[in-house]
Amino acid sequence: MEFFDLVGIPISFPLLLLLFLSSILFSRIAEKIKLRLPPGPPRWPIVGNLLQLGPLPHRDMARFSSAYGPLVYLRLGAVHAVTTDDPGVIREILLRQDDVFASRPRTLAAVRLAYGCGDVALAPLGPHWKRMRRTCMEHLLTTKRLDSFSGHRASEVRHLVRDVASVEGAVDLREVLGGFSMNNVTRMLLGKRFFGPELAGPAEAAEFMRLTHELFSLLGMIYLGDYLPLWRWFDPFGCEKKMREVEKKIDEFHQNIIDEHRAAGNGESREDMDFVDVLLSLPGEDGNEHMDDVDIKALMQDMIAAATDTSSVTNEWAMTEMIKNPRVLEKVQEELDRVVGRDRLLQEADLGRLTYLRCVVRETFRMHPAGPFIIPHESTRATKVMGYDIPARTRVFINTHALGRNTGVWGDADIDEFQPERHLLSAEDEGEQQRVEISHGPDFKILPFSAGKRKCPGGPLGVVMVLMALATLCHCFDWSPPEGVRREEIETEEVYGMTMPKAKPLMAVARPRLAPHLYQ
Ligand code: HEM
Repeated sequence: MEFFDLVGIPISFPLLLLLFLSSILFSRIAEKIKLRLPPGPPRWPIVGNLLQLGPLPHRDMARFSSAYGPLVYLRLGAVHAVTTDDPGVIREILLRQDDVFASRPRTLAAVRLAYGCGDVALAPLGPHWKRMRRTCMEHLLTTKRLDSFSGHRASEVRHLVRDVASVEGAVDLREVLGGFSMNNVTRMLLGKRFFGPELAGPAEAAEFMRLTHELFSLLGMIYLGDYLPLWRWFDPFGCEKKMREVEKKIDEFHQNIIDEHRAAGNGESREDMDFVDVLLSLPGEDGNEHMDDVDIKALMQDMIAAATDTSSVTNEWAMTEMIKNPRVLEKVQEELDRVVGRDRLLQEADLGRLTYLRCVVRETFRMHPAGPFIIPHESTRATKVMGYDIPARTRVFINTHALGRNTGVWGDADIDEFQPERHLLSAEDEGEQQRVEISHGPDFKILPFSAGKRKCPGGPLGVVMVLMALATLCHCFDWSPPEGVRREEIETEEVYGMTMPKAKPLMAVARPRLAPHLYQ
């Protein structure tokens, strides 16, 4: 006996299909009559525009922006979405309507892998996010605390120089730059280095790195289950299973670190506290003596995820462009020789005077922003942008990759060329030649750390880590492609994810250019 016979409705499959399709049609007509949505590509029933997004969705969305204008509407399955690569629209969303757009979507990866969206970066707007962000700003990322780690950063610079100098043949720059960022972060966060000699233990380091990469890849993925609820019933590629496995392992890892810190008796206020010590010493909510372990783990995870890949991916792209463009590398080296000289290593105090290198970093962010989109925002209520209706809970994809290649912003002659001088000129125009700022300016032409309520709270530290690594590598070494590879053959294809690394790791040959004692 059939189900419909049971309920007494004589119904056939074609009739069911007809009813289903007409309900979609009616709902779309009703939506159109009610709302004046921004223009966008035609969409399919049920899946909307999902099938028009390939492995590099930022490039697909850039094409939509060129075809349909500065604000594009997309329907991703059941979800309203907009995308933009236009400075005016971005300013409207991130500054003028910051209150409306400062939330985050509750994606499955964020729920599973960020403690139920209980961290800072993926938490929806609300009192929990506010409290966690305040903890970050007032206790972890303060100028005073970050200054207290400058000794660690100087020691990591010396390790970096020795690690590169010890390689015979081509250096895997992804590996050394990844180790530099990770060690800086783990020293600050956990009080130990993971890579290089005198490390935390090779097995622990390898496991930590593997887990971190899995976390990034799952968080960056466009998971169809977030857009098509039916997909979750089948989960054909086992994504949710993978998320649960990674969630469990990462949680164990964080818990071990907390337990180790507790067992060591840390938690008392001291000058040389690492971030975990600081978090263990803070009072909890509602009069609790200590902060909840889940909140501590969520914050630890954010610091690792937000700080490591962003800076190492940026550094690898900057080195790629400098090795492809020897003219730029020479100008950076001339500046370093002038500011630092050739008989000592660079110090943090030198960074403010490296005007040309700062332009190199800005240009790197223009062409290769750390992530292709800033972390997706979500509207908390219905609003209007450029006269168009934006429904509540619309997902916002700000396409920083396309912003840097927007010919309306940068002119169309040379957007694919790496030209740091373009930032020098604009700084001169504004009479600020002394110091080139790496964050966004009032023109919103680049957006490395975003803007408004959700802007990156670690921007100043990120800039220091990027400049220190690049300045050191360029000051201490001359760089060329591996034997048999011409500069123009170094590929610049990217991979999509939460961050946007080069598809293949950068390999290059380093030749010391300073006095031998500086490499010991
Ligand atoms: C080159 C290095 C870095 C880059 C390019 C970068 C970029 C970004 C961007 C684009 C966002 C998204 C902002 C938005 O959604 O509007 C973000 C958020 C965030 N970043 Fe960074 N970041 C870097 C380094 C760091 C560091 C060193 C830390 C901390 C140690 C950090 C902590 C965070 C946190 C906690 C958020 C989430 C903020 C929120 O949602 O309220 N970042 N970052």
